[in-house]
Amino acid sequence: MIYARGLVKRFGEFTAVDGIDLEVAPGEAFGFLGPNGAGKSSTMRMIGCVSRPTAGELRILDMDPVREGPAIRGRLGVCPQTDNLDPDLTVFENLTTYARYFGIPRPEARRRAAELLEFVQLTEKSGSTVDPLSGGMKRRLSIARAMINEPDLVLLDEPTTGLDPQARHLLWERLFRLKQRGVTLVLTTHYMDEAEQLCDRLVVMDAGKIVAEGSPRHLIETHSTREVVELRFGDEPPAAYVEKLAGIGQRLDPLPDRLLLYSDDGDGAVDEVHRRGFTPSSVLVRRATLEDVFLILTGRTLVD
Ligand SMILES: Nc1ncnc2c1ncn2[C@@H]1O[C@H](COP(=O)(O)OP(=O)(O)OP(=O)(O)O)[C@@H](O)[C@H]1O
Repeated sequence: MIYARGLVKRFGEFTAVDGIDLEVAPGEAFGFLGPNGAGKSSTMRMIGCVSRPTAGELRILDMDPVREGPAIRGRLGVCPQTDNLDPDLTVFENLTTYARYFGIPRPEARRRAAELLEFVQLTEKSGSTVDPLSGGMKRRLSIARAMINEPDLVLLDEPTTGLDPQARHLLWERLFRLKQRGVTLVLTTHYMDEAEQLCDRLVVMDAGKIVAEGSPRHLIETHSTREVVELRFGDEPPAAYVEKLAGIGQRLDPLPDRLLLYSDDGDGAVDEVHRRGFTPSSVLVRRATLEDVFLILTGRTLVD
């Protein structure tokens, strides 16, 4: 579905995407995980044929985005980072009007619109205008709209940014269903739980480069320990404990508010902390996540 080699996007002197390689297979849910400014959207815009690569090779659906952009776009579904729904139209009309861009005959457009509204659980809002909808509803409508041309490949740029947890979970559930139907999904996110829940495979991006690639489980197994111990020491700076706790676990990463101790045996590591005579004000043993992978690879957190 997507093939890229040495893909570069520059804005003047600034390199936003710095020579990335990737391949996405049919039916995959593929993610770009990285903090703000990593180059995820710039990559998505090249894949969506709305931004021309500065250098490198890019093929989408086995076509050349520069020469065959319109043909590719006809087979893509795009859900942009900020909703650009038409506020003058109803929910239903937003779908049927969009269908016209693809030359879908009116009766077929109406049939698809009704089916998609059912799918995103917005049938009851069919006659409403867009403004009164919640953020989560607008996102679901954007996703329905992206599906109107029955695309082979769906691009979702930060599908749940700004939504409350409940709205996010509902959206994930719908995206998961799309994936089960065999739709190829490509999404960007800076939420590690989104990447873990939805993506079969992902690339971790930082400063325009891919710093790791694989399934969420593979990335965690390769770059992190199984468990992580989070220690807090009241008002004392976590960095003050790095030396004192040296040798417990495989590494210690001080964040502003806590110390992360990486160990396959979290409880054993906590016992050792106590044996050395330290009593943290709070202790949490949890499984490692993609956030840890990002921290280990870049020394920074995904979300500030
Ligand atoms: N049109 C542009 N002109 C100049 N610089 C740009 C342009 N678009 C993006 N950039 C810069 O390129 C870098 C990567 O931006 P991009 O939007 O691709 O990152 P991102 O990973 O998607 O982050 P975000 O989550 O904030 O969208 C940023 O430093 C951004 O300021």
